[in-house]
Amino acid sequence: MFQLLCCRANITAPVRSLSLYPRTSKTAEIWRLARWYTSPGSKAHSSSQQPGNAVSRFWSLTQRAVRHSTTQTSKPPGVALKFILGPAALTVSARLFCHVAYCEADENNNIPVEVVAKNPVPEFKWHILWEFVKPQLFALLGAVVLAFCTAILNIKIPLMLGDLVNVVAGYLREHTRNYLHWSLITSFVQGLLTSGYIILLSRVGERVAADMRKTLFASLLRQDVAFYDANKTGQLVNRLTADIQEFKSSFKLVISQGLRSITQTVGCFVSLYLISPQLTGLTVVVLPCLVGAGALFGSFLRKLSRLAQEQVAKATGVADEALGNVRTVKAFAMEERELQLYAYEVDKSCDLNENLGAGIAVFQGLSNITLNCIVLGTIFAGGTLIASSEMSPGDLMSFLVASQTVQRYKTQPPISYLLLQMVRGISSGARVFEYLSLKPTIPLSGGGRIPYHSLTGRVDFMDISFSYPTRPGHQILSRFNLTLPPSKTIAIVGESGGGKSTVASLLERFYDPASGVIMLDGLDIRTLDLSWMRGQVIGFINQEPVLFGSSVMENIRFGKPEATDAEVINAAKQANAHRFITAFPDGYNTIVGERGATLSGGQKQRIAIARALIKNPSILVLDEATSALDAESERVVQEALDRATRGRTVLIIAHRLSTIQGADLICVMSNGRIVEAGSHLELLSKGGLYSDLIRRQRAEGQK
Ligand SMILES: Nc1ncnc2c1ncn2[C@@H]1O[C@H](COP(=O)(O)OP(=O)(O)OP(=O)(O)O)[C@@H](O)[C@H]1O
Repeated sequence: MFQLLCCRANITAPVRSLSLYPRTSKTAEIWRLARWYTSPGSKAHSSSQQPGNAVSRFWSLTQRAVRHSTTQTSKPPGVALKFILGPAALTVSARLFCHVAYCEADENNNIPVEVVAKNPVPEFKWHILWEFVKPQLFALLGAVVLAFCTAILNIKIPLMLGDLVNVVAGYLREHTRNYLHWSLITSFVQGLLTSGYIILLSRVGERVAADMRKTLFASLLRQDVAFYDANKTGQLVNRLTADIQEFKSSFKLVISQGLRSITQTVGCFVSLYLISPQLTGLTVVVLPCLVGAGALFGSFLRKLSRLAQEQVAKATGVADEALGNVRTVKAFAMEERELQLYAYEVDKSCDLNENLGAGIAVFQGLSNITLNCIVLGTIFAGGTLIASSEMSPGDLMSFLVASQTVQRYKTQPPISYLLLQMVRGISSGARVFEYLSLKPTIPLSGGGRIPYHSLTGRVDFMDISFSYPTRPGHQILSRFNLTLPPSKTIAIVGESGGGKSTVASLLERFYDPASGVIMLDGLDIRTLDLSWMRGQVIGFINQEPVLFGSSVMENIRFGKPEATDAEVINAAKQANAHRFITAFPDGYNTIVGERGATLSGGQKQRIAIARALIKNPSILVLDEATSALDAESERVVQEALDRATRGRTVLIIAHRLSTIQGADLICVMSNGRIVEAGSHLELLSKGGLYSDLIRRQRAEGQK
C-alpha cells in the first residue's frame, strides 16, 4: 500500500509526461516504454514502482500522440475530462496489477528447487488475504482514493502546461528527420548496452552474494562457543539469508540505477550549461541545498532502517527458537505464550517499518514538491530571460527537456525507492560485515600435535578458575584440580549445576579458563592444534546427542570423514548399533530426520557413540550419556559404552551414580572444586558427600 501511495504521490511523472519531447519522438518513446514494461528480467523491473510509472507515461504519451494527430487546437471539456479520468483509472488499476504481477516474477525468490518440485504448487487463497486486509480496509480505501486523486493531478498538470508546450514545440519540428534517425540508432545501442550491464551486474551480484554467504558461514563456524551463548541462531541465520539477499538486491539496483542516474545527470548538466548558463547557475545554487537536506534525511532513514532490520531479526529468532524446540513448546502447552512473544516482536518491527515508510513518504512528498517548484521556477526565470531577449523560446524548450531528463534520472527511478534500497543495503551489508571481521578468541588451527604412538592421554586440570563469558560475575570453578591418568576411567559426580559439564567443556576448549592450565601429556592445551585435539584425540558423547538430517552412514562418518564403509560398520558394531540399523529397510542409508527425529533416544545415543568411536579417540568424555534413557535402552547403551571405554582415558560426568560404580576414581564436586575422591567403596565408607548423594538418590528411586 505504501508503495502504491509512493507511486502515485510521484508528481514528477506529469513533468516527465509534459510531452515536451519532439512530437516525432513520441512513438519511439511509447514503443520503448511498452517494450520496457513487457520485458522481464531486469531488477529494475521488479520494482513495482517502475512499471507503474511506465504505464502512466505510456498512456500519457499515447494520449498526447492521439491528440496531436487529430487536433492541435482547442479541446472540448468532455474530452479533457476523458483525458483526465481515463488515464487515471488505467494507471491506478495498472499499478495494482503490476504490483501483483511483479511480486510473482521476483527474480530473487529463493525457494529451493527441490522444495518446489516435491510440494504441490501452493494455492493463493483470497479469503485468507482478505482476513489480513480487512482490518486495514479504511487505510486501503484512503490510499486508493489518494492514489486516484494523485493520478488525476498527474494528468491535469501536463494538460495545464500543454499550451506552453504547443507554443515551443514548433521549434523542434525542423529537426524531426535527423532526430528520428539518431533516435533509432541510439535506442538500439541503448538496448544492447542495457542487456550487457544487466548480465554483468547480475553475475557480479550473485557471485558477491555467494562469496559473502560462504565467508560469513565460515566465519560463524569459526566463532567460539561463547559467541553462540550470546547470539541466537535465528538471528545468525537471518544474517546469512535475509541480510545478504537484501544487500544483493540493493547492490544490483543501486549500481544499475545509480550509475545510469549519475551519468545522465552529469551529461544533462553539460547540456544545460550549453543551453543557458544563467538558468544552470540557478540550478547549481539550489541543488547543493537539496542534496544536503537529502543526505541529512538519508542518515536519519538509515538509522531507522537498521533498527527495523534488527527488530525483524529478533522476531525471526523468537520464531526459530519456538519452531526448533516445538516438542518442548507443545509439551508445556506454551503455544499461546510463544505466539504472544512472537507477536510482540513482530508488532515492534511493524511499527519500526511503518515509521521508516512514513519517513520515506515524507521525503518523497517533499522532493516532489521541490522538483515541481524547480520546473515552475525554470519556466518563470526562462520567461523573464525570453522577455529580455537573452534566451529564445527554443532554448527554454531544450532546457526544460534536458532538466526533465536530469530529474528523471536523478530523482525519477523513484529516488525514495533507490534511497530506501541503498539505506537497506548499507544496513544489511554492515550487519554481514560485522560478523565477517569477528575473530574467534580460540583459534581452530595452529599449534603442536603429539604423534599418535606417543600420546598417552593423561590430562591435568591445574588450579582452574572459570566463569562463563555471559555471566562474568558467577564463578563456576575455583582453583579446580583434577588428574585423568592414562587409560583410566574417572567419574565426576556432584550437585546439579555444580560445574561438572563445565569441566568437560574446558577440556574440549569450548572455553578457556580465566586462570590455571589444562595439560595433555604435560603440554598446555592452548599450545596444541585445536582441530587435531577435537578431531582425533577427544571423543565426546553427551546426554542429548544431536544427529544431522542425513543417513545413518553419513552421521557416523561425521566423526571421521575419510572413513570407509567397513570402518563405519565396525564402529556401529562396537556401539551396539549394527543390529538395529540393519533392521531398517534402508539399512545404513536410512535418513534419520531432522536432528535424528525418526530414531529413539537409545538408537540416537548409539549412533552418537559410533560417531565418537570411529575416530578412535585416546580420551573419551561421556557427559551423562545414559541419563536420558529408559532402563532397557540404558542397558544396551551401557554395554556399548563399557566396550568403548576399554584402553582409553575416560571422563564420565554422571548424574545417576549407579552407572559409575566401576570407575577407577570417583570425584565429588562441590562449590567448583573436588571435595572427595576415591573408589565407590572408599567413598561409601567415608560417609561424606558421596554417601549422602547415594542415600538421596536411593530415596528418590524408592518414591
Ligand atoms: N553456556 C553457559 N553460559 C552461562 N552459564 C552457564 C552455561 N552453561 C552452564 N552455565 C552455568 O554454569 C553452572 C554449572 O553448569 P554445569 O552444566 O557445568 O553443571 P552440571 O554440574 O553439569 O549440572 P547438571 O548435573 O545439572 O548437568 C550452572 O550454574 C549453569 O547455570
